[in-house]
Amino acid sequence: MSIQAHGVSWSTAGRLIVDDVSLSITPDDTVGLLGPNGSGKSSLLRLLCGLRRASEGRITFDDAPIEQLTRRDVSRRLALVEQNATTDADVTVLDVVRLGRTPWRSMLSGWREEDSAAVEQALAQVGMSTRRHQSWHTLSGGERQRIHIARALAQRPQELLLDEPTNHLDIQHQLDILALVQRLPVTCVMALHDLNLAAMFCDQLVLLKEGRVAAAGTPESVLTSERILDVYGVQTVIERSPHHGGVHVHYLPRR
Ligand SMILES: Nc1ncnc2c1ncn2[C@@H]1O[C@H](COP(=O)(O)OP(=O)(O)OP(=O)(O)O)[C@@H](O)[C@H]1O
Repeated sequence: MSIQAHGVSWSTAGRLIVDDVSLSITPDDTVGLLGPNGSGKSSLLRLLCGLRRASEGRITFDDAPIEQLTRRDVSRRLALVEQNATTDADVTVLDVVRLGRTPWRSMLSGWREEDSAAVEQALAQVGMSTRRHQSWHTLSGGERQRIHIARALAQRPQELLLDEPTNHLDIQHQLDILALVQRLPVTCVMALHDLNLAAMFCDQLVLLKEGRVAAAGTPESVLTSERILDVYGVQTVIERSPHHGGVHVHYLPRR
């Protein structure tokens, strides 16, 4: 297994936010983390990458406890794209994407050919090669999101954690980014709100409710009408799409 959480809980300010979560992420799988606002998706992502320490339970990478890995080990294998990450510095697109190479550089090594190749490939993967010299502050919200993803891809991680990567993106770019993530030979865990996009692009889903895992498994097994009613309080009809063959959720208006 790539990343595993074993009975992980996290509390803050006297509140239990992540409650006894166990997960096993298979290498190269694309895993969607679903759940209502405040259900603990971002908190769990931060626990999985070691930015937060679990109050109980443990996180392992290839069976090694995360505490046994150095910060550099973790940053070489894992990239995180958080929601609304921003910077006040006066930087260009290229400066931001080049930051993705930081874990691979040392005090002694200069900028290498392979660093440039990784940056160029990442810019091309998100369709932003022509914007390399644009100032970060002048980018739109969706363009910033794509550059953050490029920064993570330039890192060439084994594991990619994305917190709502389709936020701010128009539908074409949502589809492009999710298709890219699905194609990449990396393990990906991403928090998503759109159940239909999650079903289309994820191998596995983990549905959180109040910090606990309400269901985990294939999109077909997780996305049932009963469960969506229980977790989101929304009436739905679930069908297999005649167009892409995956699960499709129809939302019914409240009566
Ligand atoms: N540092 C903190 N201090 C206090 N409360 C926190 C802290 N971090 C998270 N929380 C609370 O924990 C709960 C879960 O937050 P989290 O951001 O993990 O949810 P989420 O599922 O990612 O939500 P959303 O879909 O709205 O992004 C929320 O009620 C939030 O207010």
